[in-house]
Amino acid sequence: MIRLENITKIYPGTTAKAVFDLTLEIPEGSTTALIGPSGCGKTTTMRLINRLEDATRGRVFVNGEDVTAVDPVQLRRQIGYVIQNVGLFPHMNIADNIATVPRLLGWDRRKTDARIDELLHLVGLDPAADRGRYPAELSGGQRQRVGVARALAADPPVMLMDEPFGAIDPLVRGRLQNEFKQILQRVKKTVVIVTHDLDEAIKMGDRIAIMRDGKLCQYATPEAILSKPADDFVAAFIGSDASLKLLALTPVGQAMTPAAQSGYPLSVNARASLKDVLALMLAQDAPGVRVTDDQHQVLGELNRQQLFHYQQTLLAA
Ligand SMILES: Nc1ncnc2c1ncn2[C@@H]1O[C@H](COP(=O)(O)OP(=O)(O)OP(=O)(O)O)[C@@H](O)[C@H]1O
Repeated sequence: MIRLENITKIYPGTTAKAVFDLTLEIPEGSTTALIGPSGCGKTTTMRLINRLEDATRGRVFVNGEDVTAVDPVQLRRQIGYVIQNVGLFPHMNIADNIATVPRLLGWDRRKTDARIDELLHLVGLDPAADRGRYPAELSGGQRQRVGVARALAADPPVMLMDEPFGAIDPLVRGRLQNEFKQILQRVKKTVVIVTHDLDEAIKMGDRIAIMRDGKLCQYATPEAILSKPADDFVAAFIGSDASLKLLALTPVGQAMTPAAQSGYPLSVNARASLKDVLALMLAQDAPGVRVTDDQHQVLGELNRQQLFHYQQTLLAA
């Protein structure tokens, strides 16, 4: 668990408050996305957690310990850190890059090698082929995977990710987001991810913290932010397509009427989002869909009217 208590940060030589009286609690095992306009204090907030910055006022706790009471180097070994463009060591191959922290921790060679293979596998790289390659020989997306593997190497309970997908083209970014969301669910880390991209925050975050001028405007689930923005700023920030974003968050299995059979020929998987199902219904001019499981068994059905009605209930929730 990460807890920031009434944090204010004023950088030396300045008078402006980069972060002002921020209180935020990130439950263990959950992911929080920090989002807001440029300069609102996202990166500062993240760097206060691993003590790359110290707070001017207030306290930060990581797993119950005040971070100022822990040796910073010791603290950072418990916190994986992923930044844009990764910062891999160019003169080291992939295996050596991933092994940095395990070696600092004095792991023996066999344990380190096994961990490298396990992690390359986890992030979708091929241990046999990729171990010996150098960062310059990889694509941006592959480098980012290595960056995440390196951050996970010593199995830290906390992961900080600062715009981890910012430098990657949109298509690959979408795929990496999905993969990392699954990985993070599997490894059960407490994660803070800084992003400029609301869609990324919605996709990755169990909760979203929206900041403005160093202050926290709203801290809630993506559903709550989209359906009940706390003020005009948040409403403007999420924009006019909030209802479409809500549909994108909701699986059709949640909205369908359960049934053992369906007269609709068009079939969709229960995990498909309502946004995709709506697009499909419109494209195929279908009045409704049958909803099936992975074995193509019918679980229920949903027609257009029910979908729009469900959208209203999401907005009113
Ligand atoms: N080292 C520093 N010295 C002085 N001021 C700083 C320093 N780092 C950041 N700031 C200021 O603190 C404020 C918050 O910066 P921060 O980088 O946390 O914002 P951000 O929300 O992450 O921005 P961006 O989205 O552009 O990366 C800004 O006004 C910035 O200019």
